[in-house]
Amino acid sequence: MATLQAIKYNDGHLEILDQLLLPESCVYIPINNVQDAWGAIREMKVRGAPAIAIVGSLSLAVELRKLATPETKKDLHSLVKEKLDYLVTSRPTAVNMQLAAEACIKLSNNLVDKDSVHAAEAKDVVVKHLEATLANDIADNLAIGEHGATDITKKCGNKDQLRIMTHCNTGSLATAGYGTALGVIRSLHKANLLDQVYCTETRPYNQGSRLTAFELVYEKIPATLICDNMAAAAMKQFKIDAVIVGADRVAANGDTANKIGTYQLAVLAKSHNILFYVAAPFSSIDFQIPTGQSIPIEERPHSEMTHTGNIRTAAAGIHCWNPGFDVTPAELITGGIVTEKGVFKPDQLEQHD
Ligand SMILES: CSC[C@H]1O[C@H](OP(=O)(O)O)[C@H](O)[C@@H]1O
Repeated sequence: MATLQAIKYNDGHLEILDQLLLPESCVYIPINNVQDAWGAIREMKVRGAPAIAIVGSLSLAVELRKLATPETKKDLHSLVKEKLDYLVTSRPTAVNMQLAAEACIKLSNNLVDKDSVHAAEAKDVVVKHLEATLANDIADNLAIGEHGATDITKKCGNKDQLRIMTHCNTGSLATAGYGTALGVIRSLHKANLLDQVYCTETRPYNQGSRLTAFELVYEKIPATLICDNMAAAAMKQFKIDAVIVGADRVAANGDTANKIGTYQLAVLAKSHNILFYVAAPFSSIDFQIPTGQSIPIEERPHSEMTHTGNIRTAAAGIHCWNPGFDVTPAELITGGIVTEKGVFKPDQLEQHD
């Protein structure tokens, strides 16, 4: 069965599913340039660490394909760097856009020094590199799904009806397709090893109730929606076997920044002796920072807390604190970090980079 597509890209034409309108309506909007992408990412019309990097990268490919070839490769490199540096400012916590930008800027710079490559050819090489992000992410997610399903099944004593809790949205609406943590859940379901998914609402943007529940219902994967404050009771009542979440930025030691509320799920999982997994491609791992202390945490508008749509639900004048993410220390990630290369203990990541 086809899964929902957050991103549609074909031959220089880019559209995204406006996730602010889900689940009520599915509306695709065009992304014609880097500026459009920056705005859509900032407003969270598209969100999810991998999806942010993919939409950003593809928006530059769209621009470059329409652009007359720059005079020199130095001109091309300056333009590529300027556009990618701008895209990185759209949201601070997820590292994927930063790493994608660094890789593309390095490629463009290397081409400047290659005398055998002229400006038009260099532009084509850069465009193909940017366009490859889509297929690369899907391949990563399929591998994450298989590695994660195998590891959870093994560590849960080869139980064949697993109960999994997940947080936020890490599926086809956060990636190029299939998903990371939700990709593992899809793989368990495909192997008939899944009894039930318990997905949290994930206030205040409600990625869980609006997006993850939408994906799971769409694919008829057995799931139960719970409020965030029900997590501890659900772990006890339903004897959850494992919790699996995504990541926006994993530090070199395995500390992981993810949607706000992840840290408390990890603490609760520990106290209920439940395995806690993070699922993330290496494109979400920042080896340039040693621990989670250095991860910038985005503060989102207070209106996301005080209003539902245009309807005020919190007292006017109340002060708010609305961090979009929190950091789960590596020692609480007891199941491991599920990547496209395998499942690793948090302190094993660097040796597999
Ligand atoms: C596939 S990882 C998605 C990751 O991104 C989400 O954050 P946001 O919806 O604010 O972009 C959340 O942290 C997910 O785990």
